[in-house]
Amino acid sequence: MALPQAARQGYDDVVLVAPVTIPYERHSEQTAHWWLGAALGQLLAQSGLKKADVDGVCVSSFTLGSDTAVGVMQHFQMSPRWLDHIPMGGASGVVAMRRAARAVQCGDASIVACIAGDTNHRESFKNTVSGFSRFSQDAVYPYGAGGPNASFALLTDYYMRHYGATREDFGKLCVAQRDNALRNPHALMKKPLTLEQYMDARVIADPIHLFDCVMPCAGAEGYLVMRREQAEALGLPYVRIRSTIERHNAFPEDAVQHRGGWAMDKDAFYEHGGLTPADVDFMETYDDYPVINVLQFEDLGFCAKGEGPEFIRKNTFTVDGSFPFNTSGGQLSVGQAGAAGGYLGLVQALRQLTDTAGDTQVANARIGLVSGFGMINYDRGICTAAALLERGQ
Ligand SMILES: CC(=O)SCCNC(=O)CCNC(=O)[C@H](O)C(C)(C)COP(=O)(O)OP(=O)(O)OC[C@H]1O[C@@H](n2cnc3c(N)ncnc32)[C@H](O)[C@@H]1OP(=O)(O)O
Repeated sequence: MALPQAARQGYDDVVLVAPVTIPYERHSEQTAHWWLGAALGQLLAQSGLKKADVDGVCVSSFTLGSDTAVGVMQHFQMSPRWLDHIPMGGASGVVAMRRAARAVQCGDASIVACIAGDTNHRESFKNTVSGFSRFSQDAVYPYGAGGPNASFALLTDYYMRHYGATREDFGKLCVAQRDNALRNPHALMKKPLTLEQYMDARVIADPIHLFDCVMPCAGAEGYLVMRREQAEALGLPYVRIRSTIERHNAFPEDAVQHRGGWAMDKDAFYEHGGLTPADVDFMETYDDYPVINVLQFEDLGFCAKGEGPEFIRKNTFTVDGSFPFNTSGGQLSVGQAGAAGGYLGLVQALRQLTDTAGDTQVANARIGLVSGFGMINYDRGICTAAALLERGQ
């Protein structure tokens, strides 16, 4: 019998402010430290705070080499009283927020800078993949596994066979995201994408073709966590946290991944927030491949398992259409700046909920859902997370 769980507390008056993005570059000779430092600098500029005011820092990066968040603090000449390093890839944005929010709520820190950034030298991504984990080195590389594209080809193929999704369904999502990206000056992909171009693209790992894949790049994202009174004193628009979840290594018995940890936690997630999927005005998912978007629609309750293809056919997913989705263009059209890809959706949601999303602004957005998915251990993704966020004022 499962042990009883303590009731989860709300996040009270802990709020999120100052979404920042350091414009992405396809390749960069700068270090990850430089990208993270640029994000911190932008957070200070946007909030009017001094570096010494920030007494907590949370860092995510894949390309720090042998450094961790600890080494980064020496580079930044900071002495925070609270420090965390979240190595959870696509789930890092939401998980960092959860950790930082509790630290602020408990008084262990007053202002936490959550930053994620990665560089992209010519060989960076290859190096990250080659030493990724013990599991990959022992269990899949000896059999010739070639990295995430091959793993997600397996997941995509399984999903298509079992649930009747077509390439056109996935293409519709990628085309909609590109439409959204054309409104976002930070997106690296600046040309429109048609369904025909999507269908005709070169094969990467069948059934995955070029526009099903993210493009590795360099970049950084960040936001601040503080108390509401502090945000008000600084004159910063803020966002409230209604509910969050995280889960690791869910459903290990599934031979091929067709659901993520969100499915285990969905009911508690909405109950804790006092909300339902119908209350959500826009959704920002972790979109390393379009099939993962579909798992998030299903596992977070927007349609039943297997009804993802029908859900895609019914909606437009554009900023001003039905079910506004990945409104920045997502990683598929903005680029994947390593661990910053795990922050992209959260930072964009903060823009939406503080009316600073520019041309990507969703009209009357009040509640946003952000979901994360990280650490593809070469047969499946291990970490999942999600947050329900609400406009502050
Ligand atoms: C949990 C997770 O997030 S798992 C996912 C982790 N991330 C990944 O695995 C990265 C996936 N992406 C890739 O592996 C690569 O981008 C690939 C294999 C799809 C393409 O790589 P390559 O074939 O080496 O292409 P290359 O980098 O040489 O670029 C060639 C052209 O394609 C374009 N291109 C490269 N990748 C992409 C992409 N993913 N989408 C669209 N265009 C792309 C480039 O801009 C370039 O165009 P240009 O010549 O006009 O500048």
